[in-house]
Amino acid sequence: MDHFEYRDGALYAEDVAVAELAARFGTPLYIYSRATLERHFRVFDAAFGSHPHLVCYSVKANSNLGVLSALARLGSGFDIVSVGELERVLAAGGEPGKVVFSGVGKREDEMVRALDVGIRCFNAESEAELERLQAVAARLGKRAPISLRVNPDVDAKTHPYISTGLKENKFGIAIADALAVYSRAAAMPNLEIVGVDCHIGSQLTQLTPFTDALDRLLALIARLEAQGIHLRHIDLGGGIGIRYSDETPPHPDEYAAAVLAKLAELPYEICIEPGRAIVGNAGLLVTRVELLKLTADKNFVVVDAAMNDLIRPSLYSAWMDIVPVDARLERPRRCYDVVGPICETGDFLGKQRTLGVEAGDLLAVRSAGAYGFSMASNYNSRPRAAEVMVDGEQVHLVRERESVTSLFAGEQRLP
Ligand SMILES: Cc1ncc(COP(=O)(O)O)c(C=O)c1O
Ligand SMILES: N[C@@H](CCCC[NH3+])C(=O)O
Repeated sequence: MDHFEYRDGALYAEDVAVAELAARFGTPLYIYSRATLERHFRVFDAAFGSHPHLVCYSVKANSNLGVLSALARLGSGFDIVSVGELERVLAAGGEPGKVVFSGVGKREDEMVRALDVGIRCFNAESEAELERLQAVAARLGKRAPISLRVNPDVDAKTHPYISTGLKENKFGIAIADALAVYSRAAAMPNLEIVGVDCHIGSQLTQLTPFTDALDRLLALIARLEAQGIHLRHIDLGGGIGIRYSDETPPHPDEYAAAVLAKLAELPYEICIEPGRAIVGNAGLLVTRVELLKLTADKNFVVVDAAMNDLIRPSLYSAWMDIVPVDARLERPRRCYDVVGPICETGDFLGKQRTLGVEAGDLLAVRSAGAYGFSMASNYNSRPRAAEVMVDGEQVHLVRERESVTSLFAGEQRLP
């Protein structure tokens, strides 16, 4: 459920007409709903009830300061993968003590900054990383809190590009090697083992891969305990899917119930790192139809948003719903590919969509809150879109549209 609904045929974002926002801020435009965002966070937070837990929103899904600050106010933790994301979280008012740091290639300067501000945990993905972190922490006279990101080798049953928990993926430490690596970490004086972590993929629509992964983590934890290595938390990563068309992903309540059933009375705090499930359906991308191109073989709607604004359809062949902003307009309906102006055959937002549109009309791509703006680029020297957050009748411009000249601000002509 989201707060983007039709009222008398006109699409609204909470209490504001989408057409009004497009007129005021131009297109392409990302529109977020604060009510949806906050509701999604609260549903996750409430699902774990009184069991100790921390929801660490995965910043990569949407790192806008408006989004981060709204979540920080609700007490969210954050899953980051770079010092850039860390600085965003801090600027948004997030608590460093609720930050977990994932990623296979953390640089030394990133480790230094994270240790300085006192993050909650480094999710370490290799022995080489542990050695580097040990050296950095020793130099600073600190102890770095760590979890090992283990790779439980379960099939997440999602798109191969967004599946991360298989042996052949670059992520994590093979679960068969985890005991040995934990023992080595335990012997490093400037590391403090606090947990275990996994993340098996994104846009998961079934529960079983999560529960299979948890079973494997619990078996590992039992062996660690037997060796005198005690953990405080289990981080299950993110990955719960959303409904783009007819998917039926597990509800956070079902997910939490399945996790808590396995933990029974075990004392571990649960961390989760949802990104898409919190912000995906809290956002729309609005675009204007530039022109129609009708040919003998195919019809195209050429819009002013492109793969640089929203790359998911091009990159993963992801299907995202495209709807008219004004459903009252009477237009001839045709089957179209909805494409952008970029010079790539892969530049499309949707293929074979039956739409009634004319030049100048507005379309909205639904469920674009996650991995939309955060994956946007300036390809073809296109400025990135503006982002607005709607809150009831209020509208906050949470990021201005880039100016064309700002795109080459740091560049130099040769003498
Ligand atoms: C380590 C880690 N945690 C959390 C996430 C968030 O995933 P999702 O947006 O699917 O919940 C990702 C991205 O897949 C990730 O790589
Ligand atoms: N960017 C991907 C998800 C990958 C998540 C990163 N681990 C998507 O849009 O579906």
